Amino acid sequence: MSLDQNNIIGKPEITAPSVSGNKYDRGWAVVFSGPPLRTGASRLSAQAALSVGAGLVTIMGAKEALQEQSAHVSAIMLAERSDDLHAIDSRVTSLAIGPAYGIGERCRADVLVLAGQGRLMVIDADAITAFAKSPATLFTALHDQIVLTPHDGEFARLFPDISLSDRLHAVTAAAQRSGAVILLKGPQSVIAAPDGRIAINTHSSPWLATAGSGDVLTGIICGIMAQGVGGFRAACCAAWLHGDIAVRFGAGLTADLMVKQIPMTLADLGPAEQG
Ligand SMILES: NC(=O)C1=CN([C@@H]2O[C@H](COP(=O)(O)OP(=O)(O)OC[C@H]3O[C@@H](n4cnc5c(N)ncnc54)[C@H](OP(=O)(O)O)[C@@H]3O)[C@@H](O)[C@H]2O)[C@@H](O)CC1
Ligand SMILES: Nc1ncnc2c1ncn2[C@@H]1O[C@H](COP(=O)(O)OP(=O)(O)O)[C@@H](O)[C@H]1O
Repeated sequence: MSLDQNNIIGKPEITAPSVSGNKYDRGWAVVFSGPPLRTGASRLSAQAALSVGAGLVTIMGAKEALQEQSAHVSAIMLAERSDDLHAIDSRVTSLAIGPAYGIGERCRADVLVLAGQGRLMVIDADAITAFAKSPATLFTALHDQIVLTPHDGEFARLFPDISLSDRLHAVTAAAQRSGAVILLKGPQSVIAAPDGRIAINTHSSPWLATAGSGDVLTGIICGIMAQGVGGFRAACCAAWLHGDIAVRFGAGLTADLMVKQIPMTLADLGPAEQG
């Protein structure tokens, strides 16, 4: 990934899998499922994480939700969640929680336990909204390898006093306050890290504004992170790739189709560096 003098994100480079590597060397992403009848959003994230190159992807959730998930996925693994999320396999390299997860106490408790594990992680959608009344509680658990991906409404729930009239300033302030990377979604998404780095993605298209699009973005970030890329860089690369899908596809794009386009977008990035 490169940034020009205006901090605009350029085409990312990809790293090819190591010749002698196995799937674990490509990283393992875990995506948390929503409850029955709300499983589609996490499935989009998981499918995107796998397509963008994570070696393994597991959807973790309650048994009833997994029964629904199992009717739709094959390459993605399913694992019933235990009450103790500390027990997640130590080989898991990235986590994603939030898409259609539900916004109750369970969500808050799960996010806090997962964030405390120090892994690369994406917090999106309901996992942001769940902290609307207690953002400080969330911020105490965050670190700089966690990426939060709010749209404007979600941003206002966590940072009600930060005006979005200057989006660069708003995202910088939010990253510093929260201690996490903030990717503020929009026609030109803005990404800031707590250490002051900032980037803007202009490689985009309004065809991205379709239900589930943000869930796909979450999965792309998580899948890039799974391969060992840090939070800020993973967020920047993912924003560009997500935009590239829509720039290429144009009219008729849906979130399901975005996942199917990921291999084409990756193939056109040019020769991969050997991992
Ligand atoms: N396939 C599936 O299963 C899918 C499941 N999904 C899941 O649904 C859940 C709800 O997600 P959500 O984003 O639809 O609603 P939510 O954040 O609760 O509130 C929306 C309100 O916020 C405001 N608002 C302000 N700016 C905004 C903006 N830029 N974009 C959007 N809203 C903006 C605006 O309010 P207003 O400002 O108009 O008062 C608006 O009415 C979440 O878990 C998600 O993962 C979806 O991903 C779709 C596919
Ligand atoms: N007008 C637009 N032009 C370009 N991208 C957009 C536009 N509107 C929304 N997007 C992108 O579409 C995605 C929408 O995500 P989100 O609001 O989380 O939707 P959902 O909850 O349905 O997944 C984000 O990546 C955002 O940057």
